[in-house]
Amino acid sequence: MKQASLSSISKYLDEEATNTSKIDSLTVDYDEALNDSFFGSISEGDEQILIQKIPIMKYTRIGIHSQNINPENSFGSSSTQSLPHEHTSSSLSLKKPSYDKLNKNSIENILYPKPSKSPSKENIALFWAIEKNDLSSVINIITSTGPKPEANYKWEGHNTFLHIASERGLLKISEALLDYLDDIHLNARNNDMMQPLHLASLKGHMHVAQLLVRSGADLNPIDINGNTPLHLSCLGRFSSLVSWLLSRGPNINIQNKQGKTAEELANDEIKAIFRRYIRKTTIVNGPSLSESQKLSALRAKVPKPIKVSPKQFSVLQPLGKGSFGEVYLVRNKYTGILYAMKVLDKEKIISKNLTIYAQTERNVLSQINHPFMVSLHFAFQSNEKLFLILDYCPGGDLARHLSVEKKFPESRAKVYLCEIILALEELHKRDIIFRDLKPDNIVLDINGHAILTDFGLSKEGVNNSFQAKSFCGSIAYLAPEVLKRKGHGKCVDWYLLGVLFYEMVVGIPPYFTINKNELINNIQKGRLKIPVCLSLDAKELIKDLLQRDPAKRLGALRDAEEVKQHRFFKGIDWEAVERKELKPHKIHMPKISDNGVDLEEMFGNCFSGESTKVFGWSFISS
Ligand SMILES: Nc1ncnc2c1ncn2[C@@H]1O[C@H](COP(=O)(O)OP(=O)(O)OP(=O)(O)O)[C@@H](O)[C@H]1O
Repeated sequence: MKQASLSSISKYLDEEATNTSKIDSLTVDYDEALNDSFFGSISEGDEQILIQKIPIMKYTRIGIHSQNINPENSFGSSSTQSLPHEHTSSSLSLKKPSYDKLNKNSIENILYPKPSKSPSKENIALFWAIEKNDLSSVINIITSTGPKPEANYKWEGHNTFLHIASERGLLKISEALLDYLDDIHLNARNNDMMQPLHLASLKGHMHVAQLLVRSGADLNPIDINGNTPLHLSCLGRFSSLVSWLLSRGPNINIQNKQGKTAEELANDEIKAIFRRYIRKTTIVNGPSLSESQKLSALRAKVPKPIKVSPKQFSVLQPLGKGSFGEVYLVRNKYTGILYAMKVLDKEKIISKNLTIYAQTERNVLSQINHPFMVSLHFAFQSNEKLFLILDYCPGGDLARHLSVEKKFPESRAKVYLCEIILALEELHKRDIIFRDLKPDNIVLDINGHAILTDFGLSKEGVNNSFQAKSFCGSIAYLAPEVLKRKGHGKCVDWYLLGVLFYEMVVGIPPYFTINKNELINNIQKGRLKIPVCLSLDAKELIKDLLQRDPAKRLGALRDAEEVKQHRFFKGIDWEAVERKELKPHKIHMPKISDNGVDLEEMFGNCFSGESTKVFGWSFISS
């Protein structure tokens, strides 16, 4: 190592590295500087801070060695302790934490395996792949059949790979680490007691923070200064992140070591977000709990397992069957909560190249939180199956109700239509076409409200393997433009809404005949027959929605807004619909058996690496 003047490099140092309170000297390793893995160091008093090159002549401090502390046991803080927007020079002087070492060591020893003395070749390779934000190398390294990197290896400052990726805001890499490193600790702590979520929040990396929380990261951990991720995002003035964290229901009363809650660290803009959040939760939850009530509620909380896996569920009964798998009623053994579990056959999905559909829809639904769309809570996989754990809708699907009741009165159908229109509106806003609207994909919740359930596997070309029995039923739900195979847009959903409405009030789909070719011909050219007994507005709505030319169809110009303004819906308060205030038809709830079979017994245990892993599948909603 040679001494170099700081000025020779300072122009390349990034904000963090330059914001040191006192830099005594700079040491540069010129050999390393020749290649990409350049390390230099600067001295700050008795501490030596490592500086690392990040893409193209920028340098950042990645950690700190106190010269008289054994690096293995080093309690120096990492660069991540610096708080954006808190740039007093002293805030960046990296103080040694004051908490009891013994205590922390004992906690670490219980929770995490001791880090190996020196990093293995695989650990180093993974470190550099992450540093270079090289996703394909990361995936190669962690999926290699040879020796694997240690998922929770602790680098300088006790930062794990996930800490590093989270701090840098590397979304895809963080996702890959979570997906492929089975025993990864989402809530690992570094020397500052910071978890990856702290670091993502500190740096305002919203998507990484969302990924971590959705993958099961604790929402309220405190770091060495008593700060939660919410405190850190308030300090950083990251208003969207604060807003999002608040939507997950964190504990906003936690005080840091200076006795400040997150809100007290916020600026005016963020304080306003807190006020809106508090108003909303007070309305939803009623008067707030006393401190002691809050504490006992917190204590009573079931501890959240680190990873959700088949182990936690028992299968109670089948609920339905789709083209690619079955849906079962399952119970989470820890919480007692009932869910619908969709099991997809990996081999079928992979062999038909449908993984991308499954994943895209999983990603979309993992972000959607809508009153009339089923929510995805967890996704995991075993060697043979992909599992989606969804809201359980005990009212059954509309196809089953129609097969028993034949048809519904217009008033009952209207409630379902209003609710489905709002669900489609939400999907269209996100540029998603549902394409598979049919009675089988609409389930009823405990109060009888209509909920869309399907993950879009039945997209064009996917559903060619119709079983003979359901063949015509499925064809009846094909729009003319889909049959022509000349491409289709959002309007296809409005056509299918017309088919659904027709079937609900007439008892069979429009143009229906049991002859497949005749049915296809009818959809394209046949005369639309509407029973005279329907109301004028209903007949009008059917005609407008079943318009063959998508450009002339209701909804073609202004999408859902146009459909909502149709005369049939006159007097509907759409905000009340969204608040689930329409009175749906009452449903008899099924009896649920108490006896279940362990999910693992039925479908095999967690993914063991013996088959193809579907990347990016795992998901935990908070
Ligand atoms: N969340 C749920 N709650 C209760 N029952 C459900 C739920 N989701 C699905 N079902 C039942 O399972 C059946 C099949 O589900 P789903 O339509 O999602 O499967 P699928 O494989 O996507 O089918 P396809 O692709 O053929 O439409 C539904 O018709 C319904 O009866």
